[in-house]
Amino acid sequence: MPPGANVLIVTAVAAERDAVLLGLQGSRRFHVIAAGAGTAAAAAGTAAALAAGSYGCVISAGIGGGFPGRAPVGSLVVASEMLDAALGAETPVGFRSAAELGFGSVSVLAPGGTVQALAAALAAAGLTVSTGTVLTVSTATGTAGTAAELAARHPQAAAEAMEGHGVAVAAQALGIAALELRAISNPVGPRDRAAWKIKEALDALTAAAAILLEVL
Ligand SMILES: O=C(O)c1cccc(C(=O)CC[C@H]2O[C@@H](n3cnc4c(=O)[nH]cnc43)[C@H](O)[C@@H]2O)c1
Repeated sequence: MPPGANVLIVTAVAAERDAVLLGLQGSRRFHVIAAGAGTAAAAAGTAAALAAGSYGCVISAGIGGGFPGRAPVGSLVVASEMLDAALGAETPVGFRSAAELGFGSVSVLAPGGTVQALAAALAAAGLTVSTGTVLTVSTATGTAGTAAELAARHPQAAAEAMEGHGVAVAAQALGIAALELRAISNPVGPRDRAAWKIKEALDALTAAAAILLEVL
């Protein structure tokens, strides 16, 4: 990313946007939008914002589910890859991705150097952070069976959310680097919405946004 370039941050909901803005402390180089939940809203919102401004980097940011043993609740995940885990087809031998079936790409890689630099800076600030694939799903995982299936299909997966791949595809279309940053509010597994630690995750997102100012 060119030094001093503007950065677009795309969240799903207003609470995530406000948590990020709090950490950015009024920096004018970072623009934050809440584009809505899901890949379609994320991609459309990102494309519209990119068409209206000049940016060196786009970040999909928000809360997310963490795979047990990879990303605990309250920790942060910096995506090495934004992967649409839902795009494909059921076949007699199980799910096959659009890439495996030859009708599309399901993955966008994040720039490795920036991923490592951001993860190192977050860790240096005392935050718990991991890197790995962040899956983009259309249906939040709600059973142990689906969690196990996803983990087996994507051994590098650290987290899941609903927007990253859409944001990344919109950025990629314009040749702009994309990142995804998730603060973990819940484990990927049996649904227990009442147990989601949303405040802890939003606080972690605010702390991480302050570090973005140093790294990007
Ligand atoms: O209710 C609230 O106060 C509140 C505050 C901030 C965010 C929310 C959301 O519900 C955000 C929805 C957003 O979260 C992502 N997400 C979080 N956990 C998961 C998950 O386990 N699987 C998939 N997605 C998850 C997702 O990106 C949603 O768009 C509520």
